[in-house]
Amino acid sequence: MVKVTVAGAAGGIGQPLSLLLKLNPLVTELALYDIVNAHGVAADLSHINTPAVVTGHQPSGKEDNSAITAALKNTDLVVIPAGVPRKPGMTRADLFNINASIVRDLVANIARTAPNAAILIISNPVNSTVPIAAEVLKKLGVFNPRKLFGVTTLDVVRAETFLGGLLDVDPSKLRGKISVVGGHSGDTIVPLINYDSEISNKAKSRLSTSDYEKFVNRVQFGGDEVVKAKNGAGSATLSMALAGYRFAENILESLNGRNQPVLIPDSAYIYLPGIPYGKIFSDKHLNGVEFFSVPVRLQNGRIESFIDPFEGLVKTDEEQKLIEVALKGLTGSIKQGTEFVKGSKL
Ligand SMILES: NC(=O)C1=CN([C@@H]2O[C@H](COP(=O)(O)OP(=O)(O)OC[C@H]3O[C@@H](n4cnc5c(N)ncnc54)[C@H](O)[C@@H]3O)[C@@H](O)[C@H]2O)C=CC1
Ligand SMILES: O=C([O-])CC(=O)C(=O)O
Repeated sequence: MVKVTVAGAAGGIGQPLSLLLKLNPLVTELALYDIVNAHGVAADLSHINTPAVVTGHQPSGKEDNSAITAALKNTDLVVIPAGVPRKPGMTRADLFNINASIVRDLVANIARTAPNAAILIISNPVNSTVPIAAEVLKKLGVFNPRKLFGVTTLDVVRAETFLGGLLDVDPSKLRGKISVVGGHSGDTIVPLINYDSEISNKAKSRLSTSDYEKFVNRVQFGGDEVVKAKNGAGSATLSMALAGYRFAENILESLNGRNQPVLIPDSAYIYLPGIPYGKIFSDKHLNGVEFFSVPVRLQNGRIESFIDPFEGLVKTDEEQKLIEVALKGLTGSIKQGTEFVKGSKL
């Protein structure tokens, strides 16, 4: 029996993500929560002939907590794509003012109703919303760092797609053979493409320095590409639904006792001090940064361990420099999230 809750289920990401979750036979209950149209989306998906029972939950007003409580009760996994997306000219950080309190309040409800659930945060700015979630869980005394994940899988999906195009290989075959670490915005996003010798040699023979730099830049600013193309109608939704589902599926498979199918698993933005980790990364590089996206090995819906990027994934000086830039960029965003909760009443 696995219950999954989607908070923000009626949105651009929430709807296709909920569809994909409904198709997964491991899900027995799918609870859809949103402040609008939750019942409509639930009724629609409930007609699909798969085992998951779909329920819709929408509050009747600001003070009504019964809908979120019912959506979260006995849930194993909560996926959060609730919040506003970017418009052209905005950075992800510009979303902080609205999304910070949405994530804070949703996570406070999770802490009270489903403290053992795994939590996947999609809402931007991920670099700050995950520290917000961690701080809320800490304040309410139920923080389990092994169960809190910032969803950065879209960066991995983009890296696979863009590199596949450049190297003329099927991008789906790159899964596990390249990775993305760091954060989820601009130069905090760091693709690592040199640990698999076959891919690395191919990239070295096919890509000029400028091709490589353009590839890195496209992965780092892939989100802007979509925001620009949608021209005011939001940001990535369909590719994000796929990416969010891919990570949720990793969790579901691990709950079912199955291992991830690749040697280097997908990354997620996590609270590093909560999990025993590689000495090289901690001693030489982190410099006080506590949240970073790294490949995570999952077991029973939680992080069993993570892969220290400096133990075999980072292979070139360029990649090492990109990580240093990412670490600098993350410090302020993490602090902003943490401070926000310190000043909040829960
Ligand atoms: N982590 C990542 O890689 C990515 C993150 N995103 C982020 O995901 C978020 C959602 O994006 P879209 O689905 O395109 O936006 P959207 O506006 O289409 O959908 C958001 C949904 O959240 C709901 N919502 C708002 N406040 C809520 C609350 N308090 N409780 C429950 N639901 C609430 C809205 O009613 C709406 O249905 C944005 O913050 C966006 O920046 C988008 C793409 C990639
Ligand atoms: O760019 C945005 O605002 C949405 C996002 O996080 C992405 O597409 O990577």
